[in-house]
Amino acid sequence: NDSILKNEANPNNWASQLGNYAGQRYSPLNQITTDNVKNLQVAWSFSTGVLRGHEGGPIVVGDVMYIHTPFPNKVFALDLNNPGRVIWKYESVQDPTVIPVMCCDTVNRGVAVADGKVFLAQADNTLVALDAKTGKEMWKAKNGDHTKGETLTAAPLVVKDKVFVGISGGEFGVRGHLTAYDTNSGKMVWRAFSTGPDADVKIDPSKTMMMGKPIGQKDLGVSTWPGDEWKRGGGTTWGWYTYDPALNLIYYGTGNPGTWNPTQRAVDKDRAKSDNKWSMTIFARDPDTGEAKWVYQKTPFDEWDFDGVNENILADINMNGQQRKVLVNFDRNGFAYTLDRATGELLVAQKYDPTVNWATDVDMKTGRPNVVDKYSTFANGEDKNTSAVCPAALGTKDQQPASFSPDTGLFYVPTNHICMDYEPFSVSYTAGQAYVGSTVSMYPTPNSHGGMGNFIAWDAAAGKIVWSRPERFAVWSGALSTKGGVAYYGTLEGYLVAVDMKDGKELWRFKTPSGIIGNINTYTHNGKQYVAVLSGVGGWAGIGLAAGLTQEAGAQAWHNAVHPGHTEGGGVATAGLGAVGAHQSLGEYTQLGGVLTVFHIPDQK
Ligand SMILES: O=C(O)c1cc(C(=O)O)c2c(n1)C(=O)C(=O)c1cc(C(=O)O)[nH]c1-2
Repeated sequence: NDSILKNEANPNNWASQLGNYAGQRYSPLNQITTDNVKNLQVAWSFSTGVLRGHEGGPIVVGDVMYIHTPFPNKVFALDLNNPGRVIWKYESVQDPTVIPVMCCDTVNRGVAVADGKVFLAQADNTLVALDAKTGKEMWKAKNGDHTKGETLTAAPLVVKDKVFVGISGGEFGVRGHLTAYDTNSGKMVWRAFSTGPDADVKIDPSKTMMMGKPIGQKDLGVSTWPGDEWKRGGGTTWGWYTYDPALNLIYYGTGNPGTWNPTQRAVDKDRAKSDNKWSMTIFARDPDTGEAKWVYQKTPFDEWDFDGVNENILADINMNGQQRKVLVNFDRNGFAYTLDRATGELLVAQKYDPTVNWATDVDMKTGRPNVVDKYSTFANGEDKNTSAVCPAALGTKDQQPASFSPDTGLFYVPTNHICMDYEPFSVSYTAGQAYVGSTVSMYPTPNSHGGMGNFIAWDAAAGKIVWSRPERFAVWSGALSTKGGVAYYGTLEGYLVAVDMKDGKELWRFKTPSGIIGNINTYTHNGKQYVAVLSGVGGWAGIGLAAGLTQEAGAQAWHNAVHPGHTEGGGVATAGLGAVGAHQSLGEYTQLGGVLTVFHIPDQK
């Protein structure tokens, strides 16, 4: 889209949620440096008036900043010339019965701004285009039905004259898809499903590439499932989308296959026959037609809820003396993948947390993980209770987007160090009800370096951690790297932290009003650099506070609702699909509340 390309070429803006189409979350601004970042102070702040988890971040185009909130998905256009003055406010009316079918808090990962419009994907499946000047609705499209468990949390992506949205509901047996709408009219242009026949998935087995050659076999999106389980097959698309204008390809990943109980998704005792395609898959598609150019499935036959939706960062890096156009993905399953983004060829797959134990490695010929039987939750065709699987379902990294700096050639990655016990059980499908089929409890990784989170620098050519800093809780905020040599991330306690990109040394930290699960952004206004972040604890990691699940009674009620008819294993340890137990002490450090905080270095008097 020309307006996005123009906005992102000007470093004074923060043009899109991930900073640019490549998803790098890097800024060439360099007024704030490793030397002066210690002088950073609050310039202004703004309360959104909404509690619960604030993901995503502000967009800045020219003199206007756009921010959004979790349900009911308010949008504010704020005047940077009169900081915090509300130019317009959009507030939708949504059916609150959408809230109980949102798995992981009522989050929203932000708006897209293009062609004088602001695009918002509302929780209730409404995609709306607003006039960027006035906030008036221009058109609305309906992308799903929350009575079937479908919701929206992802930030839309605009490419040329199309806006792309995914779908959430992998915990409700939703069948995932990515859908393109016309930016001018809101009319659907194409929809590509994540499971089912090739025609629905927009795969041509004679052309779509997998591991360097055409897929060959037909309709794997059907034959790798028992019966018609693919219709409840998950593979939802609630993560981030990136785009390479030169290759004309969009990239995104699909989530967990249907129920978390693997046995119900098995066609055979042999797990290798039940890939549950195309869940857990990176897709490269032509944005004009939706056709899949290549695919790569990271976790065939998932047994742990390692959704494969994390951002695919596009970077040009040096590999063995050669510049290569790669795509780098830090998957929930604990492996970081480097692929050729034109062909989908797998170049590197290495653990980005050494405590990851469910697989020893990835076979570079087949692209498949070598699963360790002990940590499998499926044995001889049956459910198996398994303990001490690392990472937990929260993943080594979840939705919190990483950053790539072209200056250092390194990736800066917010991560989790949490393990789990996993007890699968049979569950029957009812539209609109949870289809989870597993009781999970999570806890800090044993023998870890200290905390449940880690902020790391990663070399994607070598597949190695360069440096690493522990944090008390999962690092659930998106990272930012800058030309000034400073990288930023937020913590669940609410600290905004600035570190030296060279060695990870802490240079500055500030306690914002609530836990940070938003993404740090930077921009220039009137020639001066600012750093901006949304606080507001929540998301899956903070679901205990966000949904009031930290007390025994609330936690038990949650268990009864999510696991109907399954009485075992309720209470705080397993509430919030296991996340509450791990983060039980979070309330000692922070409480709910959505606030934007903007920082600067005050002028010398
Ligand atoms: O399967 C799905 O459709 C789905 C949706 C979402 C979501 O939309 O937020 C999450 C997840 N799964 C999920 O597995 C997960 O770990 C998760 C974390 C978060 C968050 O915002 O903190 N959302 C989601």
